[in-house]
Amino acid sequence: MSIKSTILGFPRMGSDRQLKKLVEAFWAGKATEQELAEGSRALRAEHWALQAARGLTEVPVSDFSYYDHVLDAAFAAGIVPERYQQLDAAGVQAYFAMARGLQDKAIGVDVPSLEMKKWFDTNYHYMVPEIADGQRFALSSTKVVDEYNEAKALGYAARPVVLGPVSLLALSKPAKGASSKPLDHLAGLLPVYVELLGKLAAAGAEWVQVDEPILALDLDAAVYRPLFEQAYGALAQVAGLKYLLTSYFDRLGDNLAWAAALPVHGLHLDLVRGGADLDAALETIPADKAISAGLINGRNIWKADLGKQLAVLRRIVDARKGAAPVWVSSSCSLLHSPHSLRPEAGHLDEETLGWLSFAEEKIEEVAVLAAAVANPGSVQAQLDDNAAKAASRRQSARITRPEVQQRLAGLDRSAYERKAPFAQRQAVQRAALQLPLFPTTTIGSFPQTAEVRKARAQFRKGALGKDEYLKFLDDETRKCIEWQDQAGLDVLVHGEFERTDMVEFFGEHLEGFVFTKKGWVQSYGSRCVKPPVIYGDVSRPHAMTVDVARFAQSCSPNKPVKGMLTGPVTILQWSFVRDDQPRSKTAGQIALAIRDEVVDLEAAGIRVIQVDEPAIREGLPLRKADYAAYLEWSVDVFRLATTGVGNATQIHTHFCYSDFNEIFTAIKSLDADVITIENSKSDLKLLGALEAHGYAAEIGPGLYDIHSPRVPSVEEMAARFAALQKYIPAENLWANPDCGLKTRGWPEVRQALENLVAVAVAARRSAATA
Ligand code: MET
Ligand SMILES: [Zn+2]
Repeated sequence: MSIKSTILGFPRMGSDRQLKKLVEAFWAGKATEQELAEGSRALRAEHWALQAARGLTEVPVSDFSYYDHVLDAAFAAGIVPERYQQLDAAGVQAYFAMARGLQDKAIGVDVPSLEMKKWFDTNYHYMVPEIADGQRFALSSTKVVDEYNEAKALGYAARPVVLGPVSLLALSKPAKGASSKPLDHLAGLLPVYVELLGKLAAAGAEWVQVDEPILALDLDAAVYRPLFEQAYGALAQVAGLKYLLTSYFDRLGDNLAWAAALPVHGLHLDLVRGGADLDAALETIPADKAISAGLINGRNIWKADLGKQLAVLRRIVDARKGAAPVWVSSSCSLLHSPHSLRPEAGHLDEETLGWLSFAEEKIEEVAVLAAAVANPGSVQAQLDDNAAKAASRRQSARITRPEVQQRLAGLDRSAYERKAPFAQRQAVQRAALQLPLFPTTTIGSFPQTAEVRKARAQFRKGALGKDEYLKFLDDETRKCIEWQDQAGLDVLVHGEFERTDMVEFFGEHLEGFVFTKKGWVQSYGSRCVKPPVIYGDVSRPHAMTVDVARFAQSCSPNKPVKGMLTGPVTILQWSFVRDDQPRSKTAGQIALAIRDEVVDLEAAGIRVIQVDEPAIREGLPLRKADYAAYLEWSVDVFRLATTGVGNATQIHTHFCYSDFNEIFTAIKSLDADVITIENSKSDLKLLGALEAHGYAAEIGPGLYDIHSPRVPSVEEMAARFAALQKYIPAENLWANPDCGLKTRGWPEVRQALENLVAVAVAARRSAATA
């Protein structure tokens, strides 16, 4: 029997982040549009070649993107908001302006980017399209067709990937002032899809993968079923194409029954996260429809248990009795996996290497599974090797630390409580800290300049000695603190120059983590992160930030400097986490390590300590039925990390990247003294939550977006600040940016923060005269 082997998508960046370098060179004016296009084409060709070489019988195309696939889909459908229309609307300038904003005095353009949002519960971010009343749609890009032709010309069996029309609209938001909802516009959008798919059919495509990831969410069938029927009814009119309808990241659940009846030719099942669907799927999916079995986890880095997955695959194959094709695939796109394990040989030890599988290796796993069914016995050696590696991991003595397990198990409730309620703490902290009304602060990081990166790289290579490097960091910190002091900021930060990344830094100091050399995954646009791998019980062998914090505070005799830590949920969420114990338990172990650090910082004289939890929202399960359990343990571990201090120590936390309204109640129960929270990009959506739920502690909603190089004016931030004062009592309101400043340059940071201080100073003045 022949069985197709494929994946839903491949990482875009390249083995050495070539795409990042290309795109950034283009932005900097150092590469032409032509060079960007050519470099990208070469990268795609390389990626298809390696997929074919490792045994895939069909490769996905148009999973590639310069920036983001949702932006691509919107752009292709002509969903370009008014403010970008002054640019060449079909060109790359408008595309990148939507992605990252554009401030160019020479051409008189100053436009912010689209809003950025987490892609489901991953650490990838997409750009949120805006749909206006009377929105017009027009096929504006042939990217999908071009890339299909490219792959076809190279001789690959290629399957174009498009974001489905219902998900595209469901992931969009109404343009400012619009009274219609994006989904109201489905009928207008569908002709664009029909036209595009017609072109694909004409180019010779057979199967098209239509991603409708919203099918993994709780959907009201009365609303969504008709929309899907309308959409796929229209797509079915395109002669000659077959559609593989995909969703991933969770079970289809209730949506399965009607999704299986849509006029498509195959359904993809995420059998890693949605395995609960399988029985129902085998009963419900009509016998003439293909099943794409997502058996290899696209989101984690552990080797698959091939024996177990093979049993699942055999069950599907047997149940289908050869009526319709069964494919072996990844659970979701491999966008969320690092590229290849090859650079790790010689970097990671042999034992650990044997436990891991990145995108290239996952492709081999897919191919092995397919071969094991198509040609039993042909891959016995690979299956045996897989089983041996799994056994090595189960038995390794490096994984378990009994003292950590016991400490976590032995805690009582007092380990999760501050010593007094907020109101009492606030009074003590006010007396101790003596901050002005509307205190100003930043979120932690300052520009990671070329100089900072160079010094770090040289230190890592051994070209710069440890003492010299530490001296360099001290100098940067001192300059940064002096600048903040002069600029009139009230609560200072050390700038985080010693950190590449807010999770990596802590992982490097903790036991139970390993680091890859090139295990990059795309976070947004050209930005990649290299998540640590948590393989064993976590513990803190020594203090991690105390020296730096003590030094930083010594540079600022009069103003408090914040100790800066990353919270347990975020460390968990932005790492590749072991899959052999519940995530909550791993998070509890990290919380204990952070708790010890918080207590040590306090003992070193640090009076304000920020524990960042930007990822707390993204960890929320996709299905509402699973929310409560997650929120309970994630609030618990944050409290475990932060409640070891006395009442005078002010605990801050910080959130960004998401809409927090849904979890606002949980945020309140974190019991932090101050929260700083991203706000400026989502048009003060936060205010709705404040109005609905109230907020008794101190809060600093971000006054400007830090993802874009544009400098916010005093007027712009003052207007936001004034709006906030209607909802937050003046004595609880802070002024700060949306997030850390490490991706920005100093010139824009200086101007933006001076403007921000001016806003707070003016507000203090008006409060004094009111
Ligand atoms: C993504 S949240 C970042 C918080 C961190 N303290 C910083 O300022 O960079
Ligand atoms: Zn942030």
